[in-house]
Amino acid sequence: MLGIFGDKPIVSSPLFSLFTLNSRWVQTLFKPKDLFLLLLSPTFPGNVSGELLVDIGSGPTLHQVMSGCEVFNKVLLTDFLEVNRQELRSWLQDEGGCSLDWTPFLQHVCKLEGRQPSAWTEKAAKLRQVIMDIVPIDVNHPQPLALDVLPSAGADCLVSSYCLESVSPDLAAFTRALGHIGRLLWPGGHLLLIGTLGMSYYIGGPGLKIPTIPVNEAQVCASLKESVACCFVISDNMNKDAKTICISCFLISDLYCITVLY
Ligand SMILES: C[S@@+](CC[C@H](N)C(=O)[O-])C[C@H]1O[C@@H](n2cnc3c(N)ncnc32)[C@H](O)[C@@H]1O
Repeated sequence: MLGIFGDKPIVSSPLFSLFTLNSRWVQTLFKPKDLFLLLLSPTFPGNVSGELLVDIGSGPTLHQVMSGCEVFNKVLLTDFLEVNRQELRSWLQDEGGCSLDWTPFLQHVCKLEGRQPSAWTEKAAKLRQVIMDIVPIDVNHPQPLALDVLPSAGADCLVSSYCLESVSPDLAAFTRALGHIGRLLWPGGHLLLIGTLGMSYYIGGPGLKIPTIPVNEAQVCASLKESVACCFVISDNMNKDAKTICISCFLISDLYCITVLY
């Protein structure tokens, strides 16, 4: 049916149907970041969509919102470091001051969405159109964003990519950070997390070791349960009960990709 799945007519029902698929099959088809992008892609049946998407700990990077920009009216980018926010502003202003070339990434995401790679210019324009702001954040603070940044109802969806493990000194801080960012969502909103499992550092560039806390699957699930203080199920089914967090979790090699319905 959709270009993103090649000619395999596999997914015809809601978002979480994909989670019933054998993880080895998923592993062979998708790299973790592709999977993460797919969940927000406009061509994904039952995808997550809405008014406001907030990216937690954007860094200087944009890949994590390249599919979400098609299905959310507004995208808010956030980072702790001004140098990263400045890099994002440079891309947004499109005046040649950006040090990273996002063209291959935009082309790749177009292909994932079943579009021609040449559609990347439209995607870049769309992304520039929907990014509403680039603001400071501190997930270690109980109120991670300045008070007036979000509408009072909160965000429809948060994405966070490789952030929480690398900014939390220990598991307790990781759990607290999850609680802090969870409060930015309205009840029923979605949290899409991708991160590393069992790793104490990764290489962020030549000679750059980024330390991370080596969480495992059970710890991530326990932290989610504790941080939002209500029951949760690991489930293949979309559960719309606001008191139940529905977690679907892919473990792909040493990475996890989790969606949580608050
Ligand atoms: C490993 S990078 C991930 C960047 C990007 N999300 C990605 O997927 O490539 C982690 C980011 O978290 C940011 N960060 C550091 N301390 C933070 C904090 N207390 N709150 C939020 N973000 C923080 C860093 O500046 C960095 O950009």
